[in-house]
Amino acid sequence: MTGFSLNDLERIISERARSGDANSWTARLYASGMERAAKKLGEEAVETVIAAVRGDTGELVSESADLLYHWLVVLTVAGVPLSDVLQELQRRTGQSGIAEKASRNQG
Ligand SMILES: N=c1c2ncn([C@@H]3O[C@H](COP(=O)(O)OP(=O)(O)OP(=O)(O)O)[C@@H](O)[C@H]3O)c2ncn1[C@@H]1O[C@H](COP(=O)(O)O)[C@@H](O)[C@H]1O
Repeated sequence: MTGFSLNDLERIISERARSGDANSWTARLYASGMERAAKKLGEEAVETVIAAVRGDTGELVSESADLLYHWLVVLTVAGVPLSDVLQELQRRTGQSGIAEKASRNQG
């Protein structure tokens, strides 16, 4: 169990992206723009899929971390806060609750 959250990572990315630090991967990726950031996200998604299909759980953890990091970089480049995505997920939870009730009533 860890107290580290995606909110923490979003804050780190936001700070590093605007740091202008030449040694920062985040700053360099942010400066290179959406096309490059989105390409990296796609690569990490494919690498995560390969690890999952191979059943390599160690690699799956590592690639999932890369995937979530690059996904948050893409959100940052797009100017979309993580909270917007979490709100959408929360909205869907409410909707699925309604859908479940409807299907129970039909059954
Ligand atoms: N979580 C990450 C993280 N995950 C992956 N990466 C970097 O993502 C890069 C891409 O991984 P690849 O294996 O595809 O790398 P590559 O082959 O060197 O890249 P390409 O040549 O293919 O473009 C690597 O350089 C990794 O270090 C990350 N870089 C940073 N973070 C977080 O961001 C913080 C700030 O990092 P800096 O911006 O580097 O200071 C760190 O403390 C971490 O919390």
